[in-house]
Order: sequence, then structure tokens, then C-alpha cells
Amino acid sequence: MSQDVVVSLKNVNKIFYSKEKEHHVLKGINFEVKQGEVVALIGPSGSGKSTCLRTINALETITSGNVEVCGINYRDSKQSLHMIRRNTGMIFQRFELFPHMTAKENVALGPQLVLGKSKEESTQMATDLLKRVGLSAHMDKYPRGLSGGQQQRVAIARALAINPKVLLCDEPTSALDPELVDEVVDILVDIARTGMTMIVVTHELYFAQKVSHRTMFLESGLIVEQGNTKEMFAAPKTERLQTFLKRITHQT
Ligand SMILES: Nc1ncnc2c1ncn2[C@@H]1O[C@H](COP(=O)(O)OP(=O)(O)OP(=O)(O)O)[C@@H](O)[C@H]1O
Repeated sequence: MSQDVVVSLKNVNKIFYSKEKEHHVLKGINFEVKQGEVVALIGPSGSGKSTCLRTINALETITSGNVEVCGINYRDSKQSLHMIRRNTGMIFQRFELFPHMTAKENVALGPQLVLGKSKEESTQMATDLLKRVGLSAHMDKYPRGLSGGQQQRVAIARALAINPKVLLCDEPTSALDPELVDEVVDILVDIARTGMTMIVVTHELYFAQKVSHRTMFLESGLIVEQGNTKEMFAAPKTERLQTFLKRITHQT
């Protein structure tokens, strides 16, 4: 793997097994994401976007194929999984903050537990990051005292607190009231501008257009089309992407 490739998926298959049947959700996914690239993953509901994202930090194990983050495969050794989690920050649709911890404590946890920083140093890092996401005035509040947009900004600060090599975003704006979406989008666009490598699963085309260099369109577990985001949205090549874009555009 060349040095500037941060994430690599090769022929990745994921099958969920239940009593009655098997569900083949990812059907031979191949892609690479290079240092500093921002990639959007779009597609219909159930197409496998979140599952695909979750295989990267091994929140979801794969059935076959190969996934590497910074050249590390989680199956390599006992330390590999820890190293992969150490290199990947993740933001979830529903924030997933610890409710019994303040914003600052939520953000300081990663530096302390993952990076082994002292309490003082971790708190300082949390303070700096919360300032960066515009939450100076809310650091000592608990999640229940914050709006959805503010909670997601705490979650972004928490994801950045371990200095990850790649930021994985799983529909970071879907659970927000429409008037709160922009405050989160703007922060993520700012982070993308700093050169952070990012993979963003989203339903919102305007967000994908604003933040990403490249888009991959997933349907029924296959990458049907991918390319430069602006070009792809302006002139989709496949009929399936054309239909998808039309449907989404009519919904909004
Ligand atoms: N843990 C699981 N066990 C069984 N099936 C699962 C599991 N997780 C996901 N699936 C199934 O895999 C398929 C893909 O789900 P996934 O969440 O990856 O799709 P998605 O494209 O992100 O959808 P959405 O846009 O609605 O979030 C769905 O049919 C889903 O029901």
C-alpha cells in the first residue's frame, strides 16, 4: 500500500446471518482513500453505506476481503485493532455522548484513555477542541443541557481528541433539526479544509457537495458509480445514479 493511502478496502464482502436467511450486504467493495481526501458515501436506504463505514474501524467485522487503515489490518495481531481505533475518529448520527459526563469530560476521555495523557493535559486538549467547535460557553454542561447541534459538535471534538488519521462520519446531520444542520456542516467543512482525511455517509446532497472531493454511490452493496463530486452530481453517468439524484432532489 502506498504511503499516502489511509484507508483501503479490497473485495470486501459482508454477510449478516440470521436463523432464516443470509443477507449479503456488501458485495465486493473496492476503494482507497488518500491522505487529505474527503469522500462522501451516498445511496438509497439499506444500500450498505453505514455497514461499509463501520468495517473501516472494525465496528463491523467482514466476511471476506481485506480492510486496512494506515496499512494495518485488524486481523494482523492483538494490537492491530487498538491501533486502528487509535487512528480513526468516528461521529455517529445520534452523537453517542456519555450522558453522565460534561462536554469537557466527554472530550477529555479519549486523550486520557487512548493516548495515555495526564488528566490536566487531557482537560487542556478538551478545552482547546471545544473552543475550536465554538462551545467555549458550554464546556461544563451535560449533554441533556445542549441542543442537538451542540451535542454533535461535542462529538466532533471528542472524535478529534485522539488526533486520528481519518474521521469517519455516519450521517452526522440526519438526527438534527433543519435549523441546526448548518452549524455542524460548517464545522466539518472547516475540518476538511485543515487537510483531515474524511469519509462521510450522508443523505444530504448539498452536504456531500460542500464537503467532499469524491463521491461513491452505493446501491445494493455495490459501488455503482464514483468520481469527482461536482462532476458526478452535474452529469451522472449511470441511469441508477440519475434516478437516485432525481428522487432525492424532489424530496428536498
Ligand atoms: N447487525 C445487523 N444484522 C442484520 N442486518 C443488518 C445489520 N446491520 C445492518 N443490517 C442490514 O444491512 C443492510 C444495510 O444496512 P446499512 O445500515 O449499512 O444501510 P445504509 O445504506 O446505511 O442505510 P440507511 O441510509 O437507511 O442508514 C440493511 O438491510 C440492514 O437491515
